[in-house]
Amino acid sequence: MLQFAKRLLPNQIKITLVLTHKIARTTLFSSNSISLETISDGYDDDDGGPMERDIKVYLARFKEVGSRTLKEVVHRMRDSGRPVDCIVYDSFLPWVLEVSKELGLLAAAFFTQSCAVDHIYHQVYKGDLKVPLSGDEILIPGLPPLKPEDMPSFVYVLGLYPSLFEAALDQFRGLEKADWVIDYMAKLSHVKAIGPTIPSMYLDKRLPDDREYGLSVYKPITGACMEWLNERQPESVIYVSFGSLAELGEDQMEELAWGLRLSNKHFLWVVRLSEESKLPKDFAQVTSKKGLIVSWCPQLEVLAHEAICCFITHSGWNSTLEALSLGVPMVAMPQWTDQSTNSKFVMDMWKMGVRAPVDDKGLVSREMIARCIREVVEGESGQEIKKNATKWKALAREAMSEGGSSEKNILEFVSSLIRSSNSLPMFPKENVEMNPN
Ligand SMILES: O=c1ccn([C@@H]2O[C@H](COP(=O)(O)OP(=O)(O)O[C@H]3O[C@H](CO)[C@@H](O)[C@H](O)[C@H]3O)[C@@H](O)[C@H]2O)c(=O)[nH]1
Repeated sequence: MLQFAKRLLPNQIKITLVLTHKIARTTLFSSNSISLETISDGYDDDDGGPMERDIKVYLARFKEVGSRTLKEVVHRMRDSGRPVDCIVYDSFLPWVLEVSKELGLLAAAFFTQSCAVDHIYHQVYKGDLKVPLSGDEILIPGLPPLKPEDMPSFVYVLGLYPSLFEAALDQFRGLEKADWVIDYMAKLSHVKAIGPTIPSMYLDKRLPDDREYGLSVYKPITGACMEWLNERQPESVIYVSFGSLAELGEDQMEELAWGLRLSNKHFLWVVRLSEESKLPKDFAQVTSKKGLIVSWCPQLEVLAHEAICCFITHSGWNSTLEALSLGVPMVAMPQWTDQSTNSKFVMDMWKMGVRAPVDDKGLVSREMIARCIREVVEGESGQEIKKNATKWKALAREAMSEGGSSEKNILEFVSSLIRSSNSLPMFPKENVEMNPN
């Protein structure tokens, strides 16, 4: 979202990022050009994250308190001479659309997951895809044939997270009232594909100084990681991260640890502080010559480093887009939600990695991890995967560059936003010229 916002700034569009009080307090956000406002989710002083609470109760309270405090923010901004024209909202919070329309504002839904995943949820929402799934092969128009385990986990393991599944489907509720939908799904009439949303420095380099997102959930251990990587040979290090949410079981953690050791390659492994106790005893010491384990790293900088040859990932959408944009081959170890579908695309559509298969206990064994690493970085398969990764890197750059599909969509969004906001009854304003660059 922030990357999209940065692309609007050169067109004289002013941006305010709205976070909950709690997220604003716990993440590191910094920007000279984007202002910050905060709203309440109803749990401002609560230390437990939403996942630790009943999700359904959390989402209902967020909607109730969030709607009220968001309206207050919009009114406050108007009273202080910063009237709002349009709210670009995370599609997982469909109540923001209702708030926007009540306030007479334009609204754009921002979808944070992949086109394929959104398309699958949309099929379920419309009733065209029935759950529970039946058969071994699922055929959905516009997508390759999918096995049940290629589907988002909420669709093929029913009943595990019913409230999150409902939230995924709710993204489409009332969507016809939105003025735009920002996503990769060009098939729905007003959808605009604007990705890959990673800092310009790694793509078209046209936004000056845009090297990082400007927001981080944890503090990265930058110096130690980069110094360690600088001492490694080109294309010799496996980077391992499971993003900001996934929690591996202790047995999976153990298999992963010894799988890395078995591969005999250097590795940089992000183990969040909350996961650290699951590492096998003494593992860090035993492998200190081969590996570096950190609690968080500057992932983009790491993926762009010449020492990295492979990324073992949970296939979160941001990590997947980052690896694709930087041409890094992947070993996918999806955990839940959209990650299984992202892994399918990594392996079978883009052919820039493999999905590590699980055994009958649901674990990826240490031998399998070592085998997948070999397949991705060595021999003919490794060369083929690297060639494809390089191709996708070039295509990502092309989309964001001048004349590319995403840049065209962003400019179209800007000009239609300016046209529509000039005709809004609530907040009359002067005409603004669009920056032709
Ligand atoms: O040490 C680290 C590890 C990660 N990251 C960053 O953290 C983000 C992780 O995002 P993502 O790969 O999407 O994973 P999650 O944080 O797990 O994201 C959640 O949200 C995504 C978007 O909806 C979904 O695709 C995922 O399945 C869901 O788990 C990326 O930008 C990484 O660059 C760092 O900066 N440093």
